[in-house]
Amino acid sequence: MERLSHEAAGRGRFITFEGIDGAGKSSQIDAVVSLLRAQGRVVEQSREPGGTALGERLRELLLHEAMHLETEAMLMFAARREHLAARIEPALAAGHWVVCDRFSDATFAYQVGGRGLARDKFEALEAWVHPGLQPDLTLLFDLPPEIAAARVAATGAAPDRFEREQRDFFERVRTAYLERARLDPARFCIVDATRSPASIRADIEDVVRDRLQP
Ligand SMILES: Nc1ncnc2c1ncn2[C@@H]1O[C@H](COP(=O)(O)OP(=O)(O)OP(=O)(O)O)[C@@H](O)[C@H]1O
Ligand SMILES: Cc1cn([C@H]2C[C@H](O)[C@@H](COP(=O)(O)O)O2)c(=O)[nH]c1=O
Repeated sequence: MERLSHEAAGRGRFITFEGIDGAGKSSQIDAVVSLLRAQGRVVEQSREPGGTALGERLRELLLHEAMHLETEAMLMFAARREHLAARIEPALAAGHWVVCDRFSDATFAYQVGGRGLARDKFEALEAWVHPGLQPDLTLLFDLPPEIAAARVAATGAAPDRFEREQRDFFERVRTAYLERARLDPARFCIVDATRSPASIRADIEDVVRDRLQP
């Protein structure tokens, strides 16, 4: 209870999970959320694109409809704007923690790195939609695209527009993620996602404890 009143007096923490499709993020997010809740935190769990009713409708379009690259980038940020206004900013202001599956690093990796969106256009959108706001901690699940692709194929689910991309696309996305992490080492933690789920879980619980506890 002492911890909750401390957070109610201040801003919450914002944790994001990133990585190429099939990296294993989603499998670990529930565990981190459960850990934080067990510690008495109030936690909002969400995802991008999505997280609001409108954002989920945009997600359907983004994952399944062919579109121009710049339309894709702007729709990612439109969904994000709604998500920030409706959920992320109010939660952080109330002292709650937000744990989100992807945020703007994904736009840098997929649209800039993967598809070739001009960096200045990405930077303009980022500065417009969330000036001065970045996650407190970003866990980047890093692994070779061929391992990730085998995991996605093994699920047997129909692949979406991004999951149907070829290996060279995911090589570029991975390289862009690693570049973004190099630019902000205080925020990023690179997780070796080739390891077993149990070993990854133990590591990320340590990182959350060490980097974000008051
Ligand atoms: N460490 C791991 N080792 C082996 N398989 C894993 C590991 N982590 C997750 N998987 C399996 O790989 C598949 C993809 O995992 P998951 O959905 O968590 O990835 P993701 O990063 O969230 O992918 P996406 O971004 O496409 O949703 C699942 O079938 C999951 O069970
Ligand atoms: C936020 C965001 C996402 N994407 C891509 C990355 C994934 O392929 C899908 C989201 O699905 P998942 O459940 O996380 O696998 O969207 C993107 O290209 N750009 C973005 O900004």
